[in-house]
Amino acid sequence: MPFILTRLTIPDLVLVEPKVFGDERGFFMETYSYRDFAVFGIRAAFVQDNHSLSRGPVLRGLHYQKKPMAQAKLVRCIHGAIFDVAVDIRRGSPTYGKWVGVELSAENKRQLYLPRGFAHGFCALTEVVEVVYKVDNYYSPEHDRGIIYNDPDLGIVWPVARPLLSPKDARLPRLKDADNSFVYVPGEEG
Ligand SMILES: Cc1cn([C@H]2C[C@H](O)[C@@H](COP(=O)(O)OP(=O)(O)O[C@H]3O[C@@H](C)C(=O)[C@@H](O)[C@H]3O)O2)c(=O)[nH]c1=O
Repeated sequence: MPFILTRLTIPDLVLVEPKVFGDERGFFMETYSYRDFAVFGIRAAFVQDNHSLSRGPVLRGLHYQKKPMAQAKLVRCIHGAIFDVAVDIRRGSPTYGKWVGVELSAENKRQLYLPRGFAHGFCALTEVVEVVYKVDNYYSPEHDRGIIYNDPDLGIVWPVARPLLSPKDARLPRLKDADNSFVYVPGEEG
């Protein structure tokens, strides 16, 4: 198994730690394998890969696409380091409104998997960060929604005091006012 997969305090969130093969040339690692993730119950059919670069104390999020264009995501940081956050926004979930934050970096090579029904965001921990992530549904601006990063009902402890936000992200609503129709179904993703 080329990965160690670990369920987090919200068990639908999975930390992915690769097996890294280092040699005199550098290293090799697998970053995703449908077969090995499926053994763990992750059967997201990824259809799009994204890559963003952020300069300065940037915070992107918290984002999700509403149904029927919801997206599971597999996120990693290939330059610098980020604090990556997932928030459970599935109504009726035992962990509704709860969040998990993990540090993902080019150095630790960790990835975070989040199923549909979670809002996602990250802030930069280094001057320049590059983040790549797989998604299991295509981008749809009409379904693009979000929640304000500092919603007091979420209480996310971000490691940056005054983050740089896009104008769109600065105007996002709180979870209680968000356009969100995700419903928790035990044993089902998204
Ligand atoms: C997300 C996305 C954006 N775009 C375009 C739209 C816009 O002109 C430009 C920048 O878009 P945004 O400001 O939404 O980019 P960004 O703030 O980086 O949005 C991303 O944030 C992280 C936290 C996520 O989880 C992603 O799913 C996505 O929402 O890129 C695409 O063409 N395809 C895409 O899949």
